Amino acid sequence: MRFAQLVVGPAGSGKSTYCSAVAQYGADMNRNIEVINLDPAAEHFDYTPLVDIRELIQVQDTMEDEELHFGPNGGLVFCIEYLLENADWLRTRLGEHEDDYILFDCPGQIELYTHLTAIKRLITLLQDWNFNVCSVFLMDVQFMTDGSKFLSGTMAALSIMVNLELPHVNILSKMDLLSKTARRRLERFLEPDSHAILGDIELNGLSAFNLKYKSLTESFGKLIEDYSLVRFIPLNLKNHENMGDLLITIDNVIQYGEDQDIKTKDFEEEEPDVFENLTNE
Ligand SMILES: Nc1nc2c(ncn2[C@@H]2O[C@H](COP(=O)(O)OP(=O)(O)OP(=O)(O)O)[C@@H](O)[C@H]2O)c(=O)[nH]1
Ligand SMILES: [Mg+2]
Repeated sequence: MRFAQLVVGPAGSGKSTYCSAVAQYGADMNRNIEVINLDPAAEHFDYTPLVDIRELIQVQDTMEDEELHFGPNGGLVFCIEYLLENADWLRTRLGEHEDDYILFDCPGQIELYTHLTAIKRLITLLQDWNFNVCSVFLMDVQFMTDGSKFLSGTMAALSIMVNLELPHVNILSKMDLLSKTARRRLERFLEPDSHAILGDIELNGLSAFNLKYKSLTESFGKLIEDYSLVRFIPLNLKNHENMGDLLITIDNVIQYGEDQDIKTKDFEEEEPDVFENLTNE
């Protein structure tokens, strides 16, 4: 079995920084976590990628090509399609090692995850190649600090969960940037509670739009609360304990380490009680 996190989220939500921090955290813990860059328009990231889509195709190529003549967004979708057509390239570059643990640093165009099929086809490929895949959705916490923003971020997360059909973890990134007051305010939303969210929306004054859609907003809030559909885990990359807890959560979701646990129990853990009982007989 191999393991993968598909790291997705809006532009600038901190995907590449997250990948780099998790790989570094892994290295500190003697765990080999590799990162693959799937963003054909990437200009900067801090990790050394195991595979880089830009070696296959770059967005610039599709924009400058006389026939294609794409803009940046169409170009990006084309690049991902091109990657899928050249799946053998990716497969060869990935190699095949038991227990691989790989983060896929994805592009920030949200439509790739909400309704286009390319990423879904990529997921199927990875599953065929023996990967246990989960999606990790990052949302910049600065866009989640009041009720209506939190609700819209939640709906974005929900739409991705439903579309990708993968085990899924939502993260609030950049927690280090929040003031104490903002953090306290956010805490009320973290346990899905439509009253806190709706109360906050009303507290901020109902605009004509909010007034018109108040009952729709209430229904969304209740839906999320009733079914506990979407939960966010706050993440401060600079906090080692926070990183460790998150990685344990994700490892559980993709069942990483389950075999290792069994092995440790079989071969390493001593069970003196049982043996003592035996010798006493
Ligand atoms: N303070 C703080 N800044 C962060 C954090 N994560 C990312 N940033 C900053 O946010 C900006 C965007 O981060 P990236 O990691 O490039 O975001 P991305 O989601 O990969 O962006 P795209 O690939 O363009 O979609 C950079 O300036 C980062 O330094 C964080 O945890 N804390
Ligand atoms: Mg990036």
